Amino acid sequence: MGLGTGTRITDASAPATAGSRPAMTGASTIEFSDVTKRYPGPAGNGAAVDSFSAVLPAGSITVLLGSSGCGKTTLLRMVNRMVEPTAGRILLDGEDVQDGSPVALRRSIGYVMQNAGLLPHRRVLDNITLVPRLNGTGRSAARARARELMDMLGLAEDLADRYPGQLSGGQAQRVGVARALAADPGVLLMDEPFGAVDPLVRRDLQRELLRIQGELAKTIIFVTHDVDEALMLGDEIILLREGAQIAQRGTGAQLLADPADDFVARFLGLDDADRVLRLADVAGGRVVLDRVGRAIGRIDADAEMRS
Ligand SMILES: Nc1ncnc2c1ncn2[C@@H]1O[C@H](COP(=O)(O)OP(=O)(O)OP(=O)(O)O)[C@@H](O)[C@H]1O
Repeated sequence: MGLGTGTRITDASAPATAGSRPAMTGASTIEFSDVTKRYPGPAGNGAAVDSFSAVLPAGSITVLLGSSGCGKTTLLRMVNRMVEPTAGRILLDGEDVQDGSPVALRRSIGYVMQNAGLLPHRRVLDNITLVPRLNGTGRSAARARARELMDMLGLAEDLADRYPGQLSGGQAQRVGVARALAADPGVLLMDEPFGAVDPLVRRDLQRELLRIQGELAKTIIFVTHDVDEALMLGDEIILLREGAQIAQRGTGAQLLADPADDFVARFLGLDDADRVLRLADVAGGRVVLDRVGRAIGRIDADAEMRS
């Protein structure tokens, strides 16, 4: 569909990243082909996911945005086979995720969930090294990499020996991200990972994620129902209705500038006098303004031209 990566609406206070995308480190293209999931239940229940198809480019962040119950988590969990589809196929670099064992698949894909999902009886460092160790990485190499990741995520060294219960919510989420990255997966699945932390910490975590992605260039699927988060993080946003029907797919700038219908406009808050987002041209690019004219994000001009 001719969309460039890197077209996200970036934090207005952050340095521009246009044209500075790094080489990919084994990131995979993800293809959903006519994927349907019907959970068992009373006949007549609609499908949680109904014939969803999309190709997600390697090395980019795709945000699945939509209201509660529209099928975001189900879509995400079918990638690592925590949920099995009723029909359709999901391909990673052309290979069907159904070929091979689900355990091996899960160890090759990073997964971050809302409450970090850390093992409570294992120290931080052991949580991070768990999957690499299961994959056969030696103890000292796994620990060295874990310390690198802690550093990358702004986690102080002395947190390594703490238990998850001794961490703040923001620290726990950082550990969750470090753990998901530890086995150097090509794909990172993030299910409302920053939903449970306060807005300031959430902003920090979003910035950290973009910075890390600038270095690692994973293929990330990021689930959220928060429009601002989607605009900030998504190279591309897929806005979903019930049954994971695609209401619109595009860069944040495209959705804001040209919403496909009333549902999209309402979801983005474009019809809401209390929460109007709009675009403005400024020297060096375009910014997204909130209702009081405060710049909440900047549109990557180079990437916009590529799109
Ligand atoms: N294990 C299950 N058994 C039966 N129905 C389920 C199951 N898991 C999810 N569903 C249903 O499937 C639909 C999609 O759920 P899903 O969790 O994928 O949505 P979501 O968009 O991630 O929602 P949220 O933002 O609230 O997490 C919902 O109607 C939900 O009730």
